[in-house]
Amino acid sequence: MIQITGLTKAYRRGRPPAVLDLSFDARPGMVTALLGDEGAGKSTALRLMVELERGHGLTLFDGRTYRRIRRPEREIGVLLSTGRPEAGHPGQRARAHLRMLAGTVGVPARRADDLLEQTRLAAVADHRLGTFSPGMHRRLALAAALLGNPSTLLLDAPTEGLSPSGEEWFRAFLRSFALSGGTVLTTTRAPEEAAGLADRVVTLDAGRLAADQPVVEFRRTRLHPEVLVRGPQMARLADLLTAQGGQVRHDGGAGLAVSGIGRTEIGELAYRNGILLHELADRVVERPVSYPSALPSSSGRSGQVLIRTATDPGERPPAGQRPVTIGRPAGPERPLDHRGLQAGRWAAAALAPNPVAPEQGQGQEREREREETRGEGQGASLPAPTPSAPTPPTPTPAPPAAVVPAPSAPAVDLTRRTSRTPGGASALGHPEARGAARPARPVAPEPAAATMADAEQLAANPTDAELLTPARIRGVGHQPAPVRPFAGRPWPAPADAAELRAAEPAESAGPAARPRQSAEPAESGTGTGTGTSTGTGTGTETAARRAAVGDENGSE
Ligand SMILES: Nc1ncnc2c1ncn2[C@@H]1O[C@H](COP(=O)(O)OP(=O)(O)OP(=O)(O)O)[C@@H](O)[C@H]1O
Repeated sequence: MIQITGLTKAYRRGRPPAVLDLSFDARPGMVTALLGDEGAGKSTALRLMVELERGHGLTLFDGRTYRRIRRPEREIGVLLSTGRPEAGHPGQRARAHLRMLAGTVGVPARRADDLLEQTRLAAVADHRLGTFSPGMHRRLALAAALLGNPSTLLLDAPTEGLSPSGEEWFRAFLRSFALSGGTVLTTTRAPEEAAGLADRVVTLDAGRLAADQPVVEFRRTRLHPEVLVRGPQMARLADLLTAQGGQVRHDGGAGLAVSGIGRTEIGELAYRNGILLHELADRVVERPVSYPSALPSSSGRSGQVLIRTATDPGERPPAGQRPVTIGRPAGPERPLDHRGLQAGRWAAAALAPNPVAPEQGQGQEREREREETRGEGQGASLPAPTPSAPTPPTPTPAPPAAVVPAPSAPAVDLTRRTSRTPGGASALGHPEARGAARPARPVAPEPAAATMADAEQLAANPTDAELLTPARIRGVGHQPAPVRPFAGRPWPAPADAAELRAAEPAESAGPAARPRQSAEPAESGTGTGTGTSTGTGTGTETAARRAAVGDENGSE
């Protein structure tokens, strides 16, 4: 699994960055294509991932940065585009070259011979590299990347120089590599190639993430089939085709690009009207990305960000996860920056209605009412929930009396670190947050569910939105978890905790747990249970919670 978060690289001050806030995932068992025109930033992104380039952002390979991997050549096969086709010294023979590399990787020389077979270079294994074609060099470079038997491949323009049969072989090879559970991230400039190679297509446009789509969606929304026709009488043919309902546009000198009418029909029409054709061929062209629709619906973000839908005081996080509550009191709105937009999209995707969540409908109902209340009572200018997320009908709607006017911005909870974020996520580094004296955990008692409105608030609030960028996200990937609403069992309130314990069968409570029940009020802050590092309560309440968790886990 490769998790790329917020990669950014600017080569020169005052010039547009080569890569800007690029985030996506490449998952195991899948081929992910990074698609972009020349200069879109694909190679730069790959170099940033393997830390050959200095920049911002974070790339994790199965939870570790490249530098942290002890033997990266055994885990990650890297094929970078150097601008030169040669894979080695022109005077060296392919077999000797690969055996030498096998020695540096620490695998037996036999492996080099196997890979020469696999990459269909066995017949030329004893030829000097100076006699190799660009395609052969590329295959040899791929063999070198595979020497350590890696589970992840990072390939920059691997098909450059390959013949059509070489491309076919390469496609089959990548497919089998992914099928065996490997992770592949490959770059390409050709949309058709991306569609043929990949399961997921991430489009880069001038260094930015333009779209992140499953290949089926990519084909449907971005690839446009048309027929290319060439000949000396194209003006006449264009009139005939338009009369038949086709869309026609000029394509170069004597060429027409036709859509809406098939190749066979065009050929027949030309034949019936005595029009000579020099070329008649199907082709696929790329449609420009329609911002921002390609992003939220299909973001490939992994589930590193766990967003809670409620922050009831009695709620506790799932075992082993430590939540960080982000959010800050509503303040003056700021203009969106790119980070805000990006983070907002992620949050929107993560907060989209989840049919699995049982209280989703009621949560949205409450949220809408809460928004109304806020709008009336505080004049806040949060956008209304979008019509794209309709509330499912609920047989027993939540009573209005349950609605509590929100005193501050809704809380979105990221299950990450807590120990260094006593003032909520805004304390993670924003200059304003650092300067402001904030009470600890200002949003902990927030009662309502987070919804699309929260996401939009997040997007409109760069202070919070910045928190989702890599420089501030530490430990991403160490606790992989799918994006899902918080579904932990409510943390019993102090009063309920005693009842809960009383109701528990005697054998379910650990022997060491029972003495704590009586000691609860006196032992403030001494309990340690899984997931208790949030420390949102104080004094007796905290002790009671910790005792309750300790009892449940039987850990004390
Ligand atoms: N070493 C460098 N110094 C300055 N600018 C650079 C450097 N390397 C790349 N760039 C610039 O960064 C941008 C992205 O380049 P990059 O090579 O990453 O694009 P690419 O998508 O890989 O293109 P291609 O498909 O042609 O390989 C380009 O504008 C390029 O000019």
